[in-house]
Amino acid sequence: MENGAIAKALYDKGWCVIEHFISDEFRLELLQEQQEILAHGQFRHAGIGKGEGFTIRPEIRSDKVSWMDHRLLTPLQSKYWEMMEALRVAINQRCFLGLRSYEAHFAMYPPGSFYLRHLDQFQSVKYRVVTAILYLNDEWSEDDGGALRMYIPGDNGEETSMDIHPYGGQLVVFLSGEIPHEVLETHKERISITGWFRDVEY
Ligand SMILES: O=C(O)CCC(=O)C(=O)O
Ligand SMILES: [Fe+2]
Repeated sequence: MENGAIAKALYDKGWCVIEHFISDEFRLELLQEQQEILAHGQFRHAGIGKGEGFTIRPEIRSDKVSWMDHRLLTPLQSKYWEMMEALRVAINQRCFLGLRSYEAHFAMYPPGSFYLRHLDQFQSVKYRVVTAILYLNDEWSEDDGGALRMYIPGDNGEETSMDIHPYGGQLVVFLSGEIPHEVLETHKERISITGWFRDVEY
């Protein structure tokens, strides 16, 4: 799927799933790098909120994350960052969302972990406009749990839920302020890069 088609889907329905967004070779390289960072103890318990509102709440989310620093990217991270930059430009052309920057972290959900229903725009973080999640998992089956459950708002005020399994190489894009979602309990280590396009500069 081309970036233009992703932007169109986002404009038309607010979300989009893209299988094989990256090659399997690139996925494996990113996964390996993520596992090296993990082995060096550079993952932290993820929290919620921003600034003084930041708290670690394992009863709400129990993944671990490692933020990427846009000034200190590895060559592999730069390559992915550039893909996201191209997607950002395509989304702006179609959707006029005024996306100006991108932030991202590696995430690791150990077996038994989850992230309860939430919106990616919280009170103090209104600048996240579009969420883009890339899964890096080697093999995944529905029995492994860990689905991303999206709640799609309908015209009649009702919502329909949709489960996306975190297949390696797959990208999920959605409007951060409009699609509530959760990560169901995973039974296997679940690995991803979660990023947000923002309407503010770095
Ligand atoms: O990994 C996923 O599928 C979703 C993660 C998520 O919702 C988040 O980090 O805000
Ligand atoms: Fe989220």
